[in-house]
Amino acid sequence: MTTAFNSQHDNALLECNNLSFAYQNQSILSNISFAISNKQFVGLIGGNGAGKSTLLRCLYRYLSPTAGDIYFDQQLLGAIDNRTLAQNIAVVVQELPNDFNLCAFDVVALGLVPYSTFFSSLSSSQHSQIIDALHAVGMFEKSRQGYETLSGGEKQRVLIAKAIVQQPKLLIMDEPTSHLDIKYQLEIMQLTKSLDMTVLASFHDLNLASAMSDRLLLLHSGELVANGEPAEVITNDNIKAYFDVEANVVSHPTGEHPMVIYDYQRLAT
Ligand SMILES: Nc1ncnc2c1ncn2[C@@H]1O[C@H](COP(=O)(O)OP(=O)(O)OP(=O)(O)O)[C@@H](O)[C@H]1O
Repeated sequence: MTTAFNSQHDNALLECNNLSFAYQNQSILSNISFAISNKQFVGLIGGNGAGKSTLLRCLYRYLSPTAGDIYFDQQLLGAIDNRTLAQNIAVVVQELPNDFNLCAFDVVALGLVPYSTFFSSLSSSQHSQIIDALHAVGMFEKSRQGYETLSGGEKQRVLIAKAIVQQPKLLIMDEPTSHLDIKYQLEIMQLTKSLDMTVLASFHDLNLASAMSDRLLLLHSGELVANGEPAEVITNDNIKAYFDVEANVVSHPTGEHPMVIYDYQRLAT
């Protein structure tokens, strides 16, 4: 394995080449290859157990792939030092380890200061940045509340505020809207899109994924079975084959992306 860039995609910020992952002998991801260009918003979709979280965990280096290479910003992911990685990749996941009993404000502050200097004082401009980000996600009122005591949706909004101040090159989100009511789903997604970052986010809501994403990756049983624009991936055949339901894909009334209308009476036959 070499740390030299061996890309097949010149302007890729993130690239996976033949990535596989297994727990003991149980294969979870097989031979996954794709590239994400700078500033793209990419949605990751697939049924329960398809491997979405596992793939994302490999990409933010929580798990090590069993085979294959991941390149971030033209460097082998495994060769990037922890501090550089933490500055460049932000992660919004359901559960964040909270060993320090942090309040919402502190968690957002972690986006600005390395952990080692966390307890030194923030400059007044850093303080303002944090307050602005908490306002942007509607969490200013709860900024002194313990992170662990926040609701699932509130935690997700705080982690997005952290990403806003951190300004990473890549934002990885695992089901970022799963705990959000519809207003916050739309607000947080619009906010995320306005950040001018490269985003890779997993979704269960195919209509939200379709509306937000420039491109979609569709996983099924640990394999990447489709990779393209929403109209190429959200098709009647793919919904039936990979989600096991009957649906009719139409064009959203705005005409800009496909929309799935489910047949609530029938599973796929
Ligand atoms: N620690 C583990 N040991 C063994 N198998 C695991 C472990 N963690 C996850 N798996 C298995 O890996 C597969 C992929 O899980 P993963 O969480 O990546 O799927 P997912 O697409 O994110 O699913 P969901 O939509 O249900 O959240 C599942 O079959 C799961 O049971």
